[in-house]
Amino acid sequence: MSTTIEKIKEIESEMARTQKNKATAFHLGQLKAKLAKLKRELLTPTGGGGGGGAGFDVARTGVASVGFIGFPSVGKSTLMSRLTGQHSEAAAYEFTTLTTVPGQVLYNGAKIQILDLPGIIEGAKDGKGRGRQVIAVAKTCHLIFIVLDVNKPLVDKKVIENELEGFGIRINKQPPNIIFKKKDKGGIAITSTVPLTHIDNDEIKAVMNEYRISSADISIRCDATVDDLIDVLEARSRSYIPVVYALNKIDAISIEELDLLYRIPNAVPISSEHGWNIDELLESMWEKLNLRRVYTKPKGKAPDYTAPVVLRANACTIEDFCNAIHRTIKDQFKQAIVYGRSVKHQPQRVGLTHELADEDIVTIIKR
Ligand SMILES: Nc1nc2c(ncn2[C@@H]2O[C@H](COP(=O)(O)OP(=O)(O)OP(=O)(O)O)[C@@H](O)[C@H]2O)c(=O)[nH]1
Ligand SMILES: [K+]
Ligand SMILES: [Mg+2]
Repeated sequence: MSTTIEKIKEIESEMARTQKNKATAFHLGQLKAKLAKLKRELLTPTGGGGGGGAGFDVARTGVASVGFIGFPSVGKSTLMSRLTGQHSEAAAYEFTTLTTVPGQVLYNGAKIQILDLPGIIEGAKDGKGRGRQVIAVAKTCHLIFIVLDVNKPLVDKKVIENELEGFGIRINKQPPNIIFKKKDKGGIAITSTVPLTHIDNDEIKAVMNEYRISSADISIRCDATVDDLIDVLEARSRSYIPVVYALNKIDAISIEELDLLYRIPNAVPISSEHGWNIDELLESMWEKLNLRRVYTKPKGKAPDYTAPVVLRANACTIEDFCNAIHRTIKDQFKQAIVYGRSVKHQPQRVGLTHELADEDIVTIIKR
């Protein structure tokens, strides 16, 4: 009986051998679905499997958390100390950091938790080193800094992305726009609102077959790939997380080399050791976290700009705002008066479900 990892390797090599064409589409679709199921098996902790963040997870504080992922000795801990003032041991030998080291940065009035993590190596997602525990922690963060050494950034970038991808993390990506509805009968009905250039009905049917789904409505609203379809079926084990590439150690390269680095999307060249360009890194962090600062205005008084209530974009209603201040406020809530970008009229009266924008000003009227 071969292990899950061996089965994965077998399927991967069969896929590599199989040319993609009309005749093999069904078979390839089936293989991809098989692969996704095996990978899920690998990631689901069974007993002492250690697939979760066991031993590596820490208490979460602040409104959002940022995890550091990178090869050993790229300068993650040096960056941690630089950003937060929280000392994390840094040294010239690999695997200096052995567990999660939490710290905090206050930015635009928001408390943001920073998690320095041990280095990972190629094969981490398959259980090499303690990579799986490390990536499991990153999977629960709101943002990942992929820290790269500028001396070999592109090769490392590919490897790290591959590790995260293999663990169900989708970076700088939205969930595929596919509406999937399982049904009791009626067969597989596929509709699409755009021309599909990467996938055909045979492949879709092969995937459904592999997942033993005989009836479903599948509405595809983007030029999806087989992998996108599988991501939708495996939605529970997928995390869509923004990434910033921190290209560290720019003090060790020339200006010409630095120019090239600026062409990498979502990348910020820095020197942790010298504190160079850390402001730009923090700005990128803020932008990617997509947080919303909401200022409270007591009735008849000026807004309090010193201490915003900071909300995440997926939980930014008036109700979330109330809950962030105190659990009982919602019970006495009558209405809210809002100034800012989330409303048409300045001010406007709104209810609990209204979604707030960054820098809105809110007065809560109680019953
Ligand atoms: N030249 C240069 N060296 C740096 C910079 N940042 C870190 N280093 C050096 O790189 C080495 C590794 O730094 P660490 O911060 O321990 O790296 P790490 O990624 O946390 O390493 P692990 O915890 O072992 O995975 C140390 O010798 C640092 O002094 C930088 O911006 N420039
Ligand atoms: K190190
Ligand atoms: Mg470290």
